[in-house]
Amino acid sequence: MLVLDSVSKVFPTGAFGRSGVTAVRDVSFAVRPGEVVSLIGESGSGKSTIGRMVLRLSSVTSGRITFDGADIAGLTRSRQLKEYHRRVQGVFQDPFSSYNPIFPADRVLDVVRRGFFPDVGAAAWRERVDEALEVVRLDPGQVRGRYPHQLSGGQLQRLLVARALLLDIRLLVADEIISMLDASTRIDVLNLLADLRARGLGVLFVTHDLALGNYVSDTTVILRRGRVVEMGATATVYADPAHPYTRRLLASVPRLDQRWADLPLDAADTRPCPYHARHPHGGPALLALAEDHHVGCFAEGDAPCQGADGPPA
Ligand SMILES: Nc1ncnc2c1ncn2[C@@H]1O[C@H](COP(=O)(O)OP(=O)(O)OP(=O)(O)O)[C@@H](O)[C@H]1O
Repeated sequence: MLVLDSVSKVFPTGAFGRSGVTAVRDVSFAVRPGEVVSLIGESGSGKSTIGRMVLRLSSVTSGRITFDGADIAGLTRSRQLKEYHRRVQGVFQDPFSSYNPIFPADRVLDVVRRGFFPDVGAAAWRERVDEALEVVRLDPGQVRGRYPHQLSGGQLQRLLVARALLLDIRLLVADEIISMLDASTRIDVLNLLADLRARGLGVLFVTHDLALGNYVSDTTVILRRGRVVEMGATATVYADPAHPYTRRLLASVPRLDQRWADLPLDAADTRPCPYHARHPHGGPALLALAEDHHVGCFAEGDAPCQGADGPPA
């Protein structure tokens, strides 16, 4: 369904855009129908930039993003883009910023009707809306005509997902969608994602939270400074992390049975890169450790690879 093939993004900076920030480097992965792929990395690792490129809110500098085989960079006419957004939608971190406080929150659903289904009659539309609200477990009576400040963050997020469902979407980009919610509403929204997956939707779940990624996703992509350092089946990556950065991230997740003073101060792994002879540093390809487990070079950023077994092949 969605395929990223060696995608990079450089933001021009400086006078006349002569220099640039490379936010995403040679990133390749896929999202299949009914699959939740989590994109995990620290702040600034390029997660949101990837989500924005998939949503066509930001252009790709090099590489290709295809949806059902078609390069989304080729969607230049507004009609083509509108069709794409019928299938691919995003929900973001701050639900309040998606609403205009002077209008009732369910106006976001009317906007879908006006923009995409002007020929659907009022009664039929109401039925569709009720169905979508039921899927996201919202009581129509509790949200109809209510203003954003009268609804909780979780209700507003679910309303945004209902809006996406009205469009018959096939891929949802969920960018930190629960990080502003309290613990009890978080689980509701997470369970909603599980429902969507069961309905065959693909989800690109952007998060910096490993525990969440483990909870919701089938596939995990670990990003560091714009580059994929490890990816694979979530169960494999979490049980048997191969890259020192992934291990460091996993070691830093707070655990209920540990207090902060018990945590190791430095979980850094300084082993030489065992893969570097097989994985030329800087190359876009990851090394396949197994069919569902890939790892990148241990070298950090643009530093030369400190391989144990001679220069890169
Ligand atoms: N419009 C822009 N112009 C210049 N640089 C940008 C722009 N947007 C993002 N960047 C840079 O690209 C890099 C990746 O940013 P991005 O927002 O994708 O990271 P992130 O992993 O989503 O971080 P966070 O979790 O903090 O949102 C950062 O170094 C950021 O400063």
